[in-house]
Amino acid sequence: MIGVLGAGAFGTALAVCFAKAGHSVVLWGRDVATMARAHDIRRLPRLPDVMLPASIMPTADVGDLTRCDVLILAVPMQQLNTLLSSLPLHPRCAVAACKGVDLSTLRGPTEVVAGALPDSIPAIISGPSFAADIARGLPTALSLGCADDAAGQHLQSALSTPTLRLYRTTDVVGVELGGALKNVIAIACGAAIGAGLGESARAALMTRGMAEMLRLAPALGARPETLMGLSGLGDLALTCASTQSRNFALGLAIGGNTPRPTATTEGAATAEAALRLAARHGVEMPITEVVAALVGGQASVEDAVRHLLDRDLTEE
Ligand SMILES: NC(=O)C1=CN([C@@H]2O[C@H](COP(=O)(O)OP(=O)(O)OC[C@H]3O[C@@H](n4cnc5c(N)ncnc54)[C@H](OP(=O)(O)O)[C@@H]3O)[C@@H](O)[C@H]2O)C=CC1
Ligand SMILES: O=C(CO)COP(=O)(O)O
Repeated sequence: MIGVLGAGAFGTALAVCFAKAGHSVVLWGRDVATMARAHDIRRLPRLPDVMLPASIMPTADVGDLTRCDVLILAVPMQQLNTLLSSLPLHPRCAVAACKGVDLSTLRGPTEVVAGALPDSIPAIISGPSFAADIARGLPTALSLGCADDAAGQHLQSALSTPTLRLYRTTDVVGVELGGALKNVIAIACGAAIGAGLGESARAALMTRGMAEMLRLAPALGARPETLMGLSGLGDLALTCASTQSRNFALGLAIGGNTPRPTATTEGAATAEAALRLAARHGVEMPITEVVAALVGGQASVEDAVRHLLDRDLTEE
């Protein structure tokens, strides 16, 4: 039985995908009234167009998860540690589905999981996938990172479905950072498009953003080829080019000077965390710097453009 913690858009989508593939799924959300209502109306507010199959059990009682040997953790990254430290659970495997870096510790999702659930095998899934696409059963491919390759093989076959194809790697850090850092670049691309800077500027930001990802992630132990896979390049391509992305939408609002959306946007905190990691490892990340300044309101788009274009000319 699979347990999903977090009944937001992604947790709900994954639960629906697993249920359609024949699994029994316990879907846990923190709000008692919302989960009780989901029991009756078979819908959840963050993915309102999607019906919950009968094999999903929506619940707000953590005790219902004790029978699950695999837990999927689908809450925003900055909430993961708080959530896990209050959980009396010991699943065999705990698979994070969050994209980010914990700001207070600069740890990635699996390190947070390992700290809070020391008896569980930590893993991460990440890659190009909008929740709505997964829930509708559209074809999707994701990276599954697990340092324990035997457990990774088990998870790969347990969690792949006829529409969700998982590719396995032991490069957990690469999978985590690919998914986290692409959100920062998506904000930059959104800001460029929102400010009317054009498609060429977007392509430049995506490419030079990828260069930043390829500098920071290997400094932290990732393999460059992981960053060139689903959880790096693949997700960068999706998120930087679609208004469905909440990170891109935040950038659009910043660039277009319109009200900022309130939805979950992992890239804002990740920009800050990435800069701290970059400083620690002596890595240059100029696009990430301007994104942090734009999000924090310390720079305008004009300042950001000037900052990026005035840098010393260099080799590619
Ligand atoms: N949406 C997508 O297309 C994709 C999302 N992801 C990743 O999945 C993660 C979750 O995002 P997503 O589901 O989209 O976000 P949503 O904003 O849709 O949902 C977040 C959910 O987390 C719950 N939550 C927040 N804090 C806590 C907490 N402390 N304890 C328990 N539950 C909590 C919220 O509960 P409440 O409703 O009560 O506030 C909400 O149900 C992110 O890291 C995101 O990057 C990855 C791939 C695709
Ligand atoms: O990570 C995602 C797609 O892979 C979802 O992107 P947003 O969080 O920007 O909506």
